Amino acid sequence: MTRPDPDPLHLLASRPSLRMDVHSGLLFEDVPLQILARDLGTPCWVTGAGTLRRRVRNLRSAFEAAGLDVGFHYAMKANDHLATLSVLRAEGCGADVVSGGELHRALTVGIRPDRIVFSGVGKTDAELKFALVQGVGQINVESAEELVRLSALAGTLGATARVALRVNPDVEAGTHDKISTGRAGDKFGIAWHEAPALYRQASDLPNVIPVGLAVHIGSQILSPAPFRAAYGRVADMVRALRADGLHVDIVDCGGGLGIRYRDELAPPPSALAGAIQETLGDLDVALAIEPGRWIAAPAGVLLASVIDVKKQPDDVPDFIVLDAAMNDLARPALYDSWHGIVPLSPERAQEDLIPQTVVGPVCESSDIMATARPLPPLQRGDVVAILDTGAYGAVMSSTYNARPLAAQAMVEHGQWQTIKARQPIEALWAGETIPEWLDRETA
Ligand SMILES: Cc1ncc(COP(=O)(O)O)c(C=O)c1O
Ligand SMILES: N[C@@H](CCCC[NH3+])C(=O)O
Repeated sequence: MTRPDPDPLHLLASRPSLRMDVHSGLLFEDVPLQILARDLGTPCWVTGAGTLRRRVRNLRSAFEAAGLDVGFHYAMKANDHLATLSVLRAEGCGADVVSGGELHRALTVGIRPDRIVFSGVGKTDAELKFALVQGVGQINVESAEELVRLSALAGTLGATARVALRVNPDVEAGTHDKISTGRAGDKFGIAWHEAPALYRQASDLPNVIPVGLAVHIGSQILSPAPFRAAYGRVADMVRALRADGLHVDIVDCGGGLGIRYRDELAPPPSALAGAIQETLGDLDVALAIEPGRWIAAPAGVLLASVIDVKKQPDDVPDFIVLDAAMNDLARPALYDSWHGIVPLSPERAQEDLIPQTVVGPVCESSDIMATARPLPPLQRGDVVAILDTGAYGAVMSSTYNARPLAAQAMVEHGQWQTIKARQPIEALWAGETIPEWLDRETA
C-alpha cells in the first residue's frame, strides 16, 4: 500500500523555522521567502543560520543529558558553504572532511586543524601531505595500503600522523542501498577481521600513532538498532586491542542520524546518545560524532518557480514544470527521495489539493521532484519551497544542460543576505579552450 503524502501545510507544523503568514506568505526564520524569490530570482537556495544553531544545540543537549562528553565534527560534505561552516564553528563544531578541498574550506573559516578529522576512502598523496603540514588532528585510515603510504609521507615531512582506523563492522544500516557504507561488501573501512593486525602494525610503524577506531555505517538511518550493533562491535574491538596491550583512546562514531522528510519515525538525538552510552559509555575513550544531514538538512530550502503547467488528460496528474531541476537538487533522481513542496503564496496554500507531478526542465526522464503529489493547483509564476534541502543539496549541484549554479542566501531573525551570486552564464565555459587547429579550420 502506498503511504499518503502529508498535506503541505501540515509539514510546517513540525518545522519551527518555517511559518505561513496570511499576508507575507511562507516565512523562513521570519524572512518572507517571496522577497528572496523576487530579489534573487529562482532557483535559489536559502540556509537558515538560526536553524543550524538550534539543531547543534539540540544535539549537544541530548548528549549532555546522557552524561556524555562528545566532540562534534560536522560532516561538511552535507553543506560546505563558508557561511554554514562559520555558523557551525561558532557553535563549537570541528569538521569531518573528505578531501583536500573540504580541508581548505574548513581552514578558510578558521576551524582549528586539531578539530578536523580527515576521512575518505581515497586520499591522494597531495591531500595527505596537505593535512600533515596543516596539523590535522586525526586521519581516519581506510586501508592497509593507505596506512603504509601515510607513514612514508609523514616521514618525508618529519611529521607524525594521529591515526584512527576506520573499521567496517559489517552492519546493515537499514537505509537506502546507495548511502549504506558499513556492510562487508561496501568500499568503506577496513575489513573487520583485518583491523586488529593493522592496528598492531600501525603501532609499530614510524611516523604514525594509532589513537583509536572510527566507524560510519551510512546515512539517513532511522533506527538506533544499527548504531547499537556497530558501536557494540567497535566496543568489543577496543577491549580486544587493549587486552593485547595496545592503546585505544578515541572512538569516532561517525554520522548517519536520519531526519523526517515525509512521515518517517526518525529517532531523536537522545536515541543516538543512548546507543553510544550503552555500548561505549564505560570504555574511558574520548568520543566524537560526525553529524551532517541531521544538522543541515532542515536548515535549507530550495526556491523554484513554475515555468509552465503542462496539462494532461483528466485522470492523469498535470506536469508542473519548475525552473529547478535534478542538476540543482539531485536527491530525488539519485535516491527516489521525497522532499516536501510548499507554495509560498498564502492564498494558494489554502486551496484544495490535487495530485500533480513536479518536474524540472533537464533532459532526463529521472528529473522528477515529486510524482502525483497532492498540492494546491499550481500556476505559471507560482513559487514553491522544496523543503529539507540544506544537506546534500547545493553541494551536489552540477551545471548539466548548461544550467548555471543557483544563487544562495542566508536568513536569520528576519534578516537576509546573498551568500552566493547566481553563476554568470559565461562562467560555464570559462577555462575552456578551442584547439588552434579547429580555429584555423573555421577561419
Ligand atoms: C565518514 C562520514 N562521516 C559522516 C558522514 C555524515 O553522514 P550524515 O550526513 O548522514 O550524518 C558521512 C556521510 O555519510 C561520512 O561518510
Ligand atoms: N548524498 C546522500 C548522502 C551521502 C552521505 C555521504 N556518504 C544523500 O543525499 O542522501
